Order: sequence, then structure tokens, then C-alpha cells
Amino acid sequence: MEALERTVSHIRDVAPDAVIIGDAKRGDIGPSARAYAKAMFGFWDFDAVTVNAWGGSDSIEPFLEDPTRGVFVWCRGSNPGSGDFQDLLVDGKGEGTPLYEAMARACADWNTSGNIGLVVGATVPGQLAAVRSLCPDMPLLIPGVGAQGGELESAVRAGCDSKGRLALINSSRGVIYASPSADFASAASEAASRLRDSINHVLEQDGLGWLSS
Ligand SMILES: O=c1ccn([C@@H]2O[C@H](COP(=O)(O)O)[C@@H](O)[C@H]2O)c(=O)[nH]1
Repeated sequence: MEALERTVSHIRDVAPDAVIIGDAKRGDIGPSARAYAKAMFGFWDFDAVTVNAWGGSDSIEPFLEDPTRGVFVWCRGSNPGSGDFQDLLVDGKGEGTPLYEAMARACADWNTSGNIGLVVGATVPGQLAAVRSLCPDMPLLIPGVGAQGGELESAVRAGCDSKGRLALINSSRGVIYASPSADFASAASEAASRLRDSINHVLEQDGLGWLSS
């Protein structure tokens, strides 16, 4: 907790415009969700959080109330077992919709304040592309490149919107464990810069780079 507190405070000091996402994946009944939302936004002051919406609309509603805070709903995981349930075909809007697509559609309906995003893994570019086409204007938080082996290029192409934006591609262990030695801090910084440059390289190739657009 102390390390988290110091990390958040350091980011606020050195990069006041950075968006800090609390990856807590909260998911509970409404009254408990309300307490969690108060903790995540009121105490920790995160700009956005991740939630697990298995409990349905009332389980995420308290997180959505403040339109200045973002809520990333876990939609299609990057881990090998995430398809066990999330790819199951359910009867929803159109027969045989995979559950993760039903989740994406529900989130689009709940997104009346424009503060919902979705978490979709880089390891499943097909599902990532499907979610992007269902939710063309939603931010996507995309874990799974780096240690989990997801391919960066397809994550950028499948995950970005039509302008090459709205994808937050995350690598955690690939950055924080870039070096086991005393140079861990500079190695982490270099790994993060390399990832940024690789993302930008794909965008440039597609004419969607920060400089070319
Ligand atoms: O489907 C998901 C949802 C969340 N995560 C989280 O992202 C990071 C990824 O870490 P790496 O070290 O880059 O693999 C991790 O904290 C997970 O909790 C995810 O990987 N997949």
C-alpha cells in the first residue's frame, strides 16, 4: 500500500497529465461496489479503474457516476482460460453471440456518460478486432504483449480506432522486470520507450502516426 501510494504520488509529481488506471478489477454487489468506487476514486484518486462486470449493471453503476473518471470493463481476457466462459455462445442480440461480445454490447448501452472502456487481450487479435468493430469509439485497454507473448503489430492494428488512437497497450513484467540488476530503473525506462516507439512505428506505417496525422 505504501509503495502504491508513493508510486501514485510520484507520477502526479513528474507527469501530472498522465492517466493513472487502478487495475483492481473490482466486481461486487451494488452497496459493496459503491464502497469500492469511493476507495478507488475518493481515496486513491485514480483517473480510471478496471472492473469485472460479472455481477451485471448494478455492480458497475457506482463506478460510472462520476463522468470525469473512467471505467474499464474486463471483456475478453488475454489469459489461456479466459475463453472458457467469455467465448461461450449465448442467446442475446442475435443467436449465438459470444459472451464477450454480449459484454461489449451491454457496455456500449451503459455508456451514457462516455466513460466506459473495455479490457481485451492482445493475445486474441480476432476477438480484439470484433470488439473494436462493435465499439468503434471506445477506449480499449489491451494487456498481453511482452511476457504473455501477444503480437504487438496485430494488437495495434486490431485495437486502435480508425484514426489509430484509443488503444492503451500495456506491458507490465516486460517493463518492470526488464533487468534483474542494479540498472533496473533505466532498463525499465528503455523497455517502456521501446514499446512506445514500436507502437508508433506501426501507426506511422499505416499513415496514422502522431506526426503524420
Ligand atoms: O485479460 C487480462 C486482464 C488483465 N490483465 C492484467 O494486465 C497485466 C499484464 O501484465 P504482463 O506482465 O504484461 O503480462 C497484469 O497485471 C494482469 O493483471 C491481463 O494480463 N489480462
